[in-house]
Amino acid sequence: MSASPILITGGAQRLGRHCAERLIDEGHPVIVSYRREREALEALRRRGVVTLQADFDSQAGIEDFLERLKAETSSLRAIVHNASDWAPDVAGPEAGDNFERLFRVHMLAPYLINLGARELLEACSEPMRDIVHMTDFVASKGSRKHAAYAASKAGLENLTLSFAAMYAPSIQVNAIAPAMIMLNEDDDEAYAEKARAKSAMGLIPGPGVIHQSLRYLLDNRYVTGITLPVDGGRHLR
Ligand SMILES: NC(=O)C1=CN([C@@H]2O[C@H](COP(=O)(O)OP(=O)(O)OC[C@H]3O[C@@H](n4cnc5c(N)ncnc54)[C@H](OP(=O)(O)O)[C@@H]3O)[C@@H](O)[C@H]2O)C=CC1
Ligand SMILES: Nc1nc2c(c(=O)[nH]1)N=C([C@H](O)[C@@H](O)CO)CN2
Repeated sequence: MSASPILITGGAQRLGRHCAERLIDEGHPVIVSYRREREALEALRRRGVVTLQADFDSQAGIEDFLERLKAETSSLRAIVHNASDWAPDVAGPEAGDNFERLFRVHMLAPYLINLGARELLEACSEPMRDIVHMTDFVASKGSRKHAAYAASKAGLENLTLSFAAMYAPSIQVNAIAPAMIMLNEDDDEAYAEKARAKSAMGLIPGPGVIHQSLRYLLDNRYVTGITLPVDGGRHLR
């Protein structure tokens, strides 16, 4: 019986892509969702990753993705809800649209996909099945400039508790709450210095620590309903 694939949403770049590549190295079949085509997807396809286009900005887009996912596979070993938009708050008439869009990508998409893909996880013949929500340290702290983003991640963190209770014991549901893991292209050294100083560990670790955390959750059959902080001790500063 061939292994069931692991779905990573937003897996075309950065943390999601890194985890997809590591999971392929570890022998898992992988499906990634992406919004925009790019060269990195060709590299993933050459390694056998199945790529499905998805735009979670609308409920219709989420439901369309779910239908194409069900047409692609009859089972799933795990779902990693990684797709995310780190959009800052906007002032004026766009504020509400921005909030609603972040609610859709960070809460509605995981909610509808968890409900709609439950049958795929239950069909997995392997001993363990997992859902992992990528949240954020700021879900527990708030953010002056990303209040809508932080609130939507807090909602995703709460969905972890509900789905863990609903889906036990056959499916484990957990979250990973990173702080600064990797810089963005336009971040300069001054920004990096400030970012490093925010955590007790004083470093920007790169995506390997997220793969390690995902590996821990995938391999542990006695952990569900938790949020695993991966933040270098941000809460200690
Ligand atoms: N990087 C970090 O330091 C931190 C990351 N995190 C969390 O970890 C996860 C991974 O972070 P990172 O790799 O930086 O994420 P990215 O910012 O690179 O986003 C990942 C992917 O999400 C996709 N995406 C964004 N909006 C939508 C949408 N509306 N519909 C479908 N796909 C969408 C993008 O697709 P496309 O590019 O094709 O448009 C993008 O490739 C995220 O959930 C993030 O919030 C939390 C704290 C720190
Ligand atoms: N979808 C994303 N979410 C977040 C990102 C990102 O690049 N994409 N980056 C961060 C920052 O690293 C932040 O943790 C710095 O304090 C947060 N979320």
